[in-house]
Amino acid sequence: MLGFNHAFRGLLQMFRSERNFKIHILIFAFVAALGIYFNISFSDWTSILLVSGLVLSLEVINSAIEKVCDLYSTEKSEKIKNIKDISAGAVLIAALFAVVIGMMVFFPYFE
Ligand SMILES: Nc1ncnc2c1ncn2[C@@H]1O[C@H](COP(=O)(O)OP(=O)(O)OP(=O)(O)O)[C@@H](O)[C@H]1O
Repeated sequence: MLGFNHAFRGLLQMFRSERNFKIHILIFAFVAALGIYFNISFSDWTSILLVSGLVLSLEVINSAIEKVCDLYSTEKSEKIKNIKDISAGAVLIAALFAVVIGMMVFFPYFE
């Protein structure tokens, strides 16, 4: 159970200090509220929860990579820029897929 404690502490730290993580949590809360409002199907919930979990966990990994970079050096560096940009790219890919899946799921409910 101690492992969970550390993990929850990490998430709390993410919530307190990472603006993007808070924004993604807010978007997830809004999408979940829409899902409840439209009473979306079980398979629609599966798609939404899977892609939301992917975006949120990649956001956490991205922040961890940024912190490792900053630990190594906070000086301006082309290599650190590349690492951070690539890591942010992973979040962007998941977020773009999340938008597409969100539209596919909710489009029929708006018709
Ligand atoms: N040491 C550095 N040298 C050069 N460029 C950097 C450096 N640190 C950050 N950057 C640039 O600034 C961007 C944002 O990095 P930062 O560590 O501030 O993350 P952030 O504010 O949490 O943003 P995000 O979560 O959107 O990546 C990086 O993607 C990179 O392009």
